[in-house]
Amino acid sequence: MSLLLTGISELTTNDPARADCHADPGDSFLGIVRDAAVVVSGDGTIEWVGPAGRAPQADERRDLGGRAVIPGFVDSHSHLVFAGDRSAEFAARMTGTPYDGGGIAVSVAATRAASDDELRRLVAGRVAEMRAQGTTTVEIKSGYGLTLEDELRSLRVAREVTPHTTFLGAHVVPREYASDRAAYVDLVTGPMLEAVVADGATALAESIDVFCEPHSAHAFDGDEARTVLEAGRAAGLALRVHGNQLGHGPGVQLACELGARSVDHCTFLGDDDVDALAAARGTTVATLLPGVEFSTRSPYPDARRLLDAGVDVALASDCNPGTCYSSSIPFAIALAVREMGLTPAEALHAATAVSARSLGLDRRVAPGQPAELAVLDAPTHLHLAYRAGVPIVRALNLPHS
Ligand SMILES: N=CN[C@@H](CCC(=O)O)C(=O)O
Ligand SMILES: [Zn+2]
Repeated sequence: MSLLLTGISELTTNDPARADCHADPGDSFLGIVRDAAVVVSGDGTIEWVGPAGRAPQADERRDLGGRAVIPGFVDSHSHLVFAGDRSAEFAARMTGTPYDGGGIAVSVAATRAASDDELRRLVAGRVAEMRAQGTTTVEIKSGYGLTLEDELRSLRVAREVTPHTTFLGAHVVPREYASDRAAYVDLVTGPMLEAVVADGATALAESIDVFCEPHSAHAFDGDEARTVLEAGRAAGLALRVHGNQLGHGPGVQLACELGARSVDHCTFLGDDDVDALAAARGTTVATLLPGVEFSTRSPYPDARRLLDAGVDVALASDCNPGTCYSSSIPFAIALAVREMGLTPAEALHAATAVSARSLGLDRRVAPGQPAELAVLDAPTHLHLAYRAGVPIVRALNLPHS
């Protein structure tokens, strides 16, 4: 059964070739079609995209009443598998306590103590919360287990809701290894990694990540991070890095050198980091997570400087219990526009097309692509930032979803 979606005031396709003749040259990368229609097949694949006046017949028809439709958000950085509550840590930060990664141990203890069913319930609730705000694809990291068994079960729980899972055994050095960090790096790069990729095609993770942060006593320095990433790459995983979050450090350079798909945070960058990211365009995406700067009272990264240098810039939520317990991509977009110098069009592109690329995905609204769409109770994408805090966007539920 095919479905014709009509009444679309503005369709963002992320396909510049589709931009209609009235398109603003400043946002042609969004491939906007006004007064558009989309035909979706019964299996959830897009069959046709174009102006409503030229739409073909379909078995059913749904009128969206003059709303804007965008590609569903791709949240390429989240830590949804955790139990426990760290709201007091947030409150302390609001009155000046700095973030140093130490609170991760609190979530590790609560996550280890939770049952599989409890973790499943918590993750399902967080994914539903994301969908209700327009996110249709999510990457989920492990990293609050930090034992072989707890990392594996975190990845199994994540795998039940997304194929985009990331092994983050190298989140922090757990307390029981504090006096022997090398032994923990050996565990992550040896038995843990072997178990994660044990079944080849059905590996529990598609990527490996490391919190590379010399400014935190809990996280990993450049040499340790290189060891983790090289082991992950040898095991066939794509690479992701938490880098340059708390201060200048080696994370960005390492990610670019090793061909990581993404280096995330990028809050503190030197000219050499910006140059490396620009040179790595097409391979390594700089994923900015402004909810973290909001929730840790940190300076925002200079996204304008990155875009002007030619860097691929993505936006994601980093939903996690410590630095940002917000699953809202519209919130990240509003912050990026208000605080980081992105235009509303650049922010939408960053949270869809570019974040998709960092997961190896194509997120254009085009024939043959999955119909992962979101609808706005508004006529244009500008309202995403303009109506900050108002729940105007949700994933579009189609018969197959
Ligand atoms: N920086 C490392 N990891 C998370 C925070 C984890 C936590 O504090 O629980 C982040 O992306 O900010
Ligand atoms: Zn993170």
